[in-house]
Amino acid sequence: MCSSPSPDIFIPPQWSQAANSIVSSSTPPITLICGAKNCGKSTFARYLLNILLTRCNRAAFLDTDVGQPEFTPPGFVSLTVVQKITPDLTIPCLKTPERSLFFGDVSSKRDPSAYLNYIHSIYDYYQREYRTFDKGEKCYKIQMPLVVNTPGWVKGVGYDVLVDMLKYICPTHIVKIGISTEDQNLPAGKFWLDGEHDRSIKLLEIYSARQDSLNRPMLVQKDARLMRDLRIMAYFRQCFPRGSDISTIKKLAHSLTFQCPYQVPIASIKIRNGHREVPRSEIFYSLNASIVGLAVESEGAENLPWCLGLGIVRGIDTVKGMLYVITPLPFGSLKKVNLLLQGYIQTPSCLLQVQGCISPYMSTNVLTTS
Ligand SMILES: Nc1ncnc2c1ncn2[C@@H]1O[C@H](COP(=O)(O)OP(=O)(O)OP(=O)(O)O)[C@@H](O)[C@H]1O
Repeated sequence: MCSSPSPDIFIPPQWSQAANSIVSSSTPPITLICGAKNCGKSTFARYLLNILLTRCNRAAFLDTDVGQPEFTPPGFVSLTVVQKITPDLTIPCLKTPERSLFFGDVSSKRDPSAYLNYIHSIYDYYQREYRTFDKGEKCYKIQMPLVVNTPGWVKGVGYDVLVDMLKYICPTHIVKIGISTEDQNLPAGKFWLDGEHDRSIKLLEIYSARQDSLNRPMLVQKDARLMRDLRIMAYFRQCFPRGSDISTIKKLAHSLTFQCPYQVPIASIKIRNGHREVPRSEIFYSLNASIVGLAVESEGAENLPWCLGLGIVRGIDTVKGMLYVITPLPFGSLKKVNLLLQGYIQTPSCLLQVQGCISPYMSTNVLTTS
């Protein structure tokens, strides 16, 4: 198996030493990666996953970065079990998570406590499924290593959110990535431990691998909005078989417009907006042309609904009582969906403009009300 990084990715000795010290830990490590925006958290996480996979068959990845998740479109908090090495460390690739929750926003800013609730819930799932070790039973679960990627919002409330995450997860290793602009970095040392000292936690402080002309670690700007749009488009590209001739955004927009949508009886599902109250009379107007989470509500008020994927609401016929939804989810999965979750994930504007159609999702005839 090969774990050598892609040619464009530079792995400094500090990075490989940190990764090697994590994989040689005596218990399967739980590693949390943190640092300022764009410092290289995701790149290090991909590299670490690859190194872990050279030692064990599977590793779990908890993604808390709702703005730019690794394996899902934006808006999700998810747990993915990874079995294959990622050959190209420069780009994220879509994978089907084992469990995901649709937070529905690209930052925790609007609702930090709900966001933390989602993270606690999905981390509890990991603990239940992959950390339980009962020698008394004939068949016990193997403890799976975990990599936790975090958002780059590390100031103000973003800092408090990160501290909460660290206290709840109690990782065995924390990788803190620094950049040369000191005031954007996290505080030195084990900043989340209020005074007490825990020797069992290993803190690895490394620097961003990107450097300026003076060899100082630097921050690389990404166009976050464009990256998000590309992720959403890559997700909906999965509506079409591999090998289909959909090589441009124009072709994708056109194909989605002409894609036969699923019909979902309105009576069979609940519609919920995770972040705000929508007046009953406005629900269908707010839903039309929007991206929704396709979720399964579980019993018990404390259980958050697992989300199976995303859909675009293509049209609504209130006379027939039907919603028309485009999604790459297979019919078998869609049949389980009993909840549509609205959020703030926007349909990329380039998908709303299709040659030969006037705003396909917005035209007057897509919301039949009489
Ligand atoms: N070791 C490296 N070698 C080459 N390029 C790198 C390296 N580390 C990061 N980069 C580049 O820098 C940019 C930011 O990296 P990355 O996405 O990993 O940062 P991040 O901290 O996860 O960002 P965010 O805070 O937005 O989640 C990317 O374009 C990435 O390819």
